[in-house]
Amino acid sequence: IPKRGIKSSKRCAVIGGSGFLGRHLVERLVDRGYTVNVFDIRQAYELPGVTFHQGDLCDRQALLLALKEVSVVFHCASPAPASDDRALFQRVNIDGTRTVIQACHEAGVQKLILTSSASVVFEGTDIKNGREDLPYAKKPIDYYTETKIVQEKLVLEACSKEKGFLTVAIRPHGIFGPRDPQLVPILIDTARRGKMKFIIGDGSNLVDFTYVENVVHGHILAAEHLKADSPLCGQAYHITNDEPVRFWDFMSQILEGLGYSAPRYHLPYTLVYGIALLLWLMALVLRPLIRIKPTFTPMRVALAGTHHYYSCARAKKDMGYQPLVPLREAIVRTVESYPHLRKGA
Ligand SMILES: NC(=O)C1=CN([C@@H]2O[C@H](COP(=O)(O)OP(=O)(O)OC[C@H]3O[C@@H](n4cnc5c(N)ncnc54)[C@H](O)[C@@H]3O)[C@@H](O)[C@H]2O)C=CC1
Ligand SMILES: CC(C)=CCC[C@@H](C)[C@H]1CC[C@H]2C3=C(CC[C@]12C)[C@@]1(C)CCC(=O)C[C@@H]1CC3
Repeated sequence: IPKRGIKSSKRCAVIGGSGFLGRHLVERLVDRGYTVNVFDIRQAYELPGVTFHQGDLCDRQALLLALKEVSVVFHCASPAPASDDRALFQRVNIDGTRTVIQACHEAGVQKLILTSSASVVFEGTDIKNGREDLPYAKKPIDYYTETKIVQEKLVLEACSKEKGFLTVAIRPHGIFGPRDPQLVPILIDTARRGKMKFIIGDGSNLVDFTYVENVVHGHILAAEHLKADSPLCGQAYHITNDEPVRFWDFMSQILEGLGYSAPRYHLPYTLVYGIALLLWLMALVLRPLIRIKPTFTPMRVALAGTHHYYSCARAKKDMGYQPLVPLREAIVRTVESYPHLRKGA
């Protein structure tokens, strides 16, 4: 029988706690006096006050061990979007999330905070100051996003005040910061291969990039404000830096900060998108013979060439969210954290 109510509200589990966001979240939770169980397929570090449970979130029995005596669960595990593996996304993000919900019920967990994504409403066309009531994308930009949509619906629909199980989804966008394995490494790799010379479109498109510590702050606020009588129950919240920036200015600041030249020449958006689509189709046709991973996928071109920024008014109103680290400072801290990616290093 689940024992709700007698557990410490500061005992939590972070599923995906070895990852980029997960580890920053774990570190902050420990600073705030939480006792943390990390559940992940890999153990990436050790930290006093943190107990590691290595396992696959699709394995309910393994999860149950990590959720014992836990009252709050943060679920921020996912296969990397670049893995491009449909079966894996379905298994982990959809079937696995069902298993997480079931295990939470069995273990008597009171709150589940899901890391979703603002991209669940993005279809590759402009979004300006988008609010959470935008409809889910009918044509998501990739299979990863398609499974993030189903995952978010599953978690929000599981919210039940009657059962004493409360859920909320955090939708970050473009997370960056120290130890990020994606944004800065992909950017620098592209520059080192001499492919960062062109700006797609006129370069005026605004995008949200969110410093990892602000994303963590949003998760912890959500957990601490999630109560049966609060408006957070079963809701999604955008968490961004609340400072939309030109996509190409942001990329240029990171590039120049690490000693590389910023892109200067413009290419028409439709031309680049068309080429990316063609390359993607060729890769699909050739897949049985050879596996090609193009840098310029239609999804990446859409991310680089359209407006997509989101309002966090709901998070400000319902949980008092304000970004802790402004964008300028966040970029400085990020650049300083990658000395090994500096030009010539
Ligand atoms: N990085 C970004 O810009 C954004 C990320 N998100 C979401 O934030 C969350 C965290 O992302 P990141 O930290 O960037 O990713 P990450 O790849 O660094 O971390 C994900 C973690 O999940 C673990 N994991 C994967 N499959 C698992 C399984 N079957 N069982 C247990 N653990 C498993 C991995 O080992 C890894 O440690 C994800 O849900 C992602 O969809 C949302 C919006 C933007
Ligand atoms: C805003 C947002 C959702 C960012 C998520 C991270 C990645 C999707 C980006 C990180 C580096 C970006 C990048 C490109 C596309 C989007 C990223 C992969 C390009 C491939 C776009 C086309 C180019 O000219 C090169 C870019 C390199 C960096």
